[in-house]
Amino acid sequence: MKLLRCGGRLNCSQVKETIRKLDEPTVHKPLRLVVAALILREGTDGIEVLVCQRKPDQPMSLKWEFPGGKIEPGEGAEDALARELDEELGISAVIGRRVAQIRHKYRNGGAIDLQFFMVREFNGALENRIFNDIRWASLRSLPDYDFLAADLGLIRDLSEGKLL
Ligand SMILES: Nc1nc2c([nH]c(=O)n2[C@H]2C[C@H](O)[C@@H](COP(=O)(O)OP(=O)(O)OP(=O)(O)O)O2)c(=O)[nH]1
Repeated sequence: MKLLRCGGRLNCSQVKETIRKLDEPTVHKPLRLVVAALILREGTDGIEVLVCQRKPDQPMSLKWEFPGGKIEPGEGAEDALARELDEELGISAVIGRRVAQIRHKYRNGGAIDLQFFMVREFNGALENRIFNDIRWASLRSLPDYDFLAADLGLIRDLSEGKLL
């Protein structure tokens, strides 16, 4: 172990403080890998995207998000998203290109890595299986929805026509 001498750049109390901080247990929540879909269609007011509202009894209740969820161990991102879209909306989706990747730290200390993929084609009739509500929203109307914090940069870019 390297000895820290009080005559150097740190004084004795600073050294003690450093050691105390190193001794404190830090709680590390694992990074959650999440995938979500921008399901697009041509609407009367330009391109529309499917937005979904979380249930009242879920964490971050009634916030809006894009359909998707966590990648399971050993699963690829596209496969995970296809599985989630089948579970949540009953569709068999063709997963297109990845349009954004965002790292976000929520205030509870949990960090997520979010990847967004475009979906322009799917088979099956859309069915709301888990959400409070689902809606087709025009890109310019997206800022009117109360989205999860991690999504806000993407919402701004989409609504300003910067991404699609
Ligand atoms: N599906 C989706 N999740 C998002 C978005 N933005 C965002 O921060 N998330 C977060 C919310 C959740 O913490 C996590 C997705 O996890 P999940 O869908 O499997 O499960 P969950 O909401 O019940 O969340 P959790 O309590 O299990 O962490 O990613 C988004 O646009 N779509």
